[in-house]
Amino acid sequence: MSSSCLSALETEIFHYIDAHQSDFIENLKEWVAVESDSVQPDLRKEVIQMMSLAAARLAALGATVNSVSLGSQQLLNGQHLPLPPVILGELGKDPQNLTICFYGHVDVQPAKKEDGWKTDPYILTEINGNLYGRGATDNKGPVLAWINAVETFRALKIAMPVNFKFVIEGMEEAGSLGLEKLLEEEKHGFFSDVDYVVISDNLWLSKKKPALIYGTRGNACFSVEVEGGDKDLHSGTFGGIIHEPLTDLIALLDSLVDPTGHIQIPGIYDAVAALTDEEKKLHGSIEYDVEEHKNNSGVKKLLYSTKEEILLHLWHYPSLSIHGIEGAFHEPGIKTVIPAKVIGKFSIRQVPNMDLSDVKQQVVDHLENVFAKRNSPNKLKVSMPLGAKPWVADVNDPLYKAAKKAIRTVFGEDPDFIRDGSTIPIARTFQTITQKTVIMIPIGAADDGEHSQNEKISRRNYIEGIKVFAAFFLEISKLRGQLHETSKPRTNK
Ligand SMILES: NCCCC(=O)N[C@@H](Cc1c[nH]cn1)C(=O)O
Ligand SMILES: [Zn+2]
Ligand SMILES: [Zn+2]
Repeated sequence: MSSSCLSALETEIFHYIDAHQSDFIENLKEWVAVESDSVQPDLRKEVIQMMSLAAARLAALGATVNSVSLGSQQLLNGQHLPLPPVILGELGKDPQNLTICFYGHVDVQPAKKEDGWKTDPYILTEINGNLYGRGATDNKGPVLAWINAVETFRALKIAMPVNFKFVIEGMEEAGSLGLEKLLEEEKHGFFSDVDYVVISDNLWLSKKKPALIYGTRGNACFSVEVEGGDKDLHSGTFGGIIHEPLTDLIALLDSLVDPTGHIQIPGIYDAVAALTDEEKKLHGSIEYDVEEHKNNSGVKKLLYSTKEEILLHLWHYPSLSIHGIEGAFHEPGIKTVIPAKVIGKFSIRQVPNMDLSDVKQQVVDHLENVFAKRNSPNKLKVSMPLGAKPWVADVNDPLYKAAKKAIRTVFGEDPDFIRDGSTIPIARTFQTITQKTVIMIPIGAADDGEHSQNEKISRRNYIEGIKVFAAFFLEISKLRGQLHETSKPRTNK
């Protein structure tokens, strides 16, 4: 954006951010250096250390920091492992200001150099304008970008335009254990005066065009267990004379989805919300390169070829994916065994207005019907160990207008309004608990490679992301007065 379109305040703030790029990158380097992998139990100490670093950073801003202990988790082997605390931070309590709550996580997915990284995943390394390192985009970079934006106001001695609350966790990559319960307990405490919730834990849909996210799909994860006798059997001695559990399971899994991706479970599409005219309009203007997305996937052909079909199937229709089979022989070589018990894992990404308990019932009824037709004496058990609901916000809420304006101020163009086909289960929880609008403001680009080898955030996205957040605070401060009639979340079913 040309500097003549900026206010004097924005100019001063952006100048400070540009001048302190090296400090901001150094902050990220320190955070990336901590192997805060929440998935591997033997790295739990590092996650806890990372939580202390984040707490110290917020305290240095002048925030009140409460590191809430969540006790411990019990692993499958019976071992108890301490859970990292959740940070509830607060900065500013001016009754004239609106209060924005920022959620982020500082744990990361596992990463090892030998997985195929070009650089050490825990040494932030800049190559051609990209900052490579585990957590650079998911989610240490965006969390620090938000903190650095707040820090800029403090350093320049500019009055804080909003009150801040922070929820920072260290178990997101391992299912956010204990977080939902804590949020519920704090409904009338910490969250009682929150006006808006901001999450920055996703990516743009393109490499260059900024985006705002107003919806995510939910996810219903299923286990389907088929059990025969009490031990594995020799296929020479028993093959041909018994009903094999794995054969039953494969038939069950095969009945779920057809080769066109259509889910075969009766009734599953009944409640799917029709696409609105507003959503059709939003899709039309989105910058999305089908070829690039296909290339990113590494497959030769997608199920759909147009942008419109792909966006519908990623955001507005449910999808069913089969993830694996526990108990099946999967190593290289030959093993002529008939496994006694196998457990299939699949999940259904649901969309508004699908009801989780209806989905569960439809899945159970369908699998029991298919199984009954096989006349198998084996035992069938279906369960849904995880059910996260979809989340959708109202793009006409002033919060979205404020974020759009901030993006235009920094990037000189309007963002695309997009959804995310994956799930951030806690977004829906924040919306339900606060009864306020939630927004996702991603700062990373489509090719950042979250969860993958060579994860990165570009220097540009990181630094301009700090500016977007700073500009957003100023826009939010302009909403004072008009908020209380308007901040109502869209009703999610
Ligand atoms: N772009 C943000 C993605 C965050 C993410 O990967 N979320 C997981 C959460 C989940 C859902 N079901 C089980 N875990 C996801 O798979 O969508
Ligand atoms: Zn994340
Ligand atoms: Zn992640």
